[in-house]
Amino acid sequence: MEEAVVKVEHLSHRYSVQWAIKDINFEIKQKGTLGLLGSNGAGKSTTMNIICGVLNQTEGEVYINGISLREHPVEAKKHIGFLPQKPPLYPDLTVDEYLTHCALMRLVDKRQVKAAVDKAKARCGITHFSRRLIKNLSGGYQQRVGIAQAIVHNPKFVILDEPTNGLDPNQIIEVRHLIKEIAEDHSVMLSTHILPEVQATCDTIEMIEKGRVVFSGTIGDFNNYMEPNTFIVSMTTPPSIETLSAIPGITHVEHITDTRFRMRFSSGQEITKKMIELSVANEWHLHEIILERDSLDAVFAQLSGKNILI
Ligand SMILES: Nc1ncnc2c1ncn2[C@@H]1O[C@H](COP(=O)(O)OP(=O)(O)OP(=O)(O)O)[C@@H](O)[C@H]1O
Repeated sequence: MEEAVVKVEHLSHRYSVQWAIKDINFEIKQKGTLGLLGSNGAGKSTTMNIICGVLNQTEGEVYINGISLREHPVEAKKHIGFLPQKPPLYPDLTVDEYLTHCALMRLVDKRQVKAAVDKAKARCGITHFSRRLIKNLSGGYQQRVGIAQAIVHNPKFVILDEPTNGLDPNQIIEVRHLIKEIAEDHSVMLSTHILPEVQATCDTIEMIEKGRVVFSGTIGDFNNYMEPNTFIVSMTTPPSIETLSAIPGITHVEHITDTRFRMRFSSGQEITKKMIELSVANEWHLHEIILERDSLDAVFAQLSGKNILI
């Protein structure tokens, strides 16, 4: 079976008396991107800081490439690349000077440093800016340099904290594209509270709220988390809105046009079958019926609203 690059087991942390995270468990496989999703204060930074070895957990274990981060931090950290929310850039260094410094800090063999820097620059599309001072790069390119420092030592696992924060829409698209490319040969974890970010870049989601995992699964699972609870129906000769509202199981009906309605139902999808039968029996001439699913935002809001006491 494929060995997980990261294993998080029963991870809990309290800063003083209050638990910031409680019993977090997940694994990250060799390739692909896991999104750590949650609203502000959910516990994302605490989780990431522990996984990066910046913060010592109160309870639980983290294994990077099978190595316990608690027992062998230096060895485990060799496999981690980290882009914090504010990239640790030196604006007065050129891209080459900075990445060379990072490679040496990351214990890359001196003879391999140039090749490692060249590879990271090529991967992040910044080779043509090798001799440019970092302060003279745009925000998007500075972020690329930040990502390059996170992969310069070719770690198995790359952590990106809110990687598109503060970028303009074009830069966001470019950086998301870059993250997808990096995930082709590294396992990536990114933290965000932005749903489209997760949709655009991640394969799986761990959503935490008030320190606990409230959802764990693929993007598809997340999309399907909420059962549809409304449908849109079009009929050539519809009955009155009162007749539609009186159908058992229907809780609300609204007009979209004279012949098109949005109908909310309480439970079960048998209701669409019933609508079709009623239409045939009463000659409403139903010609379209579409189940509607709540948006991702609604799923997020529902999961965030989970009342978890710790
Ligand atoms: N150093 C600290 N001392 C005490 N409490 C803290 C500390 N850091 C975080 N917390 C608390 O722990 C909880 C989780 O915070 P954390 O920063 O991990 O959340 P987050 O999901 O990263 O939020 P954000 O997106 O706002 O950074 C919050 O209630 C926060 O107030």
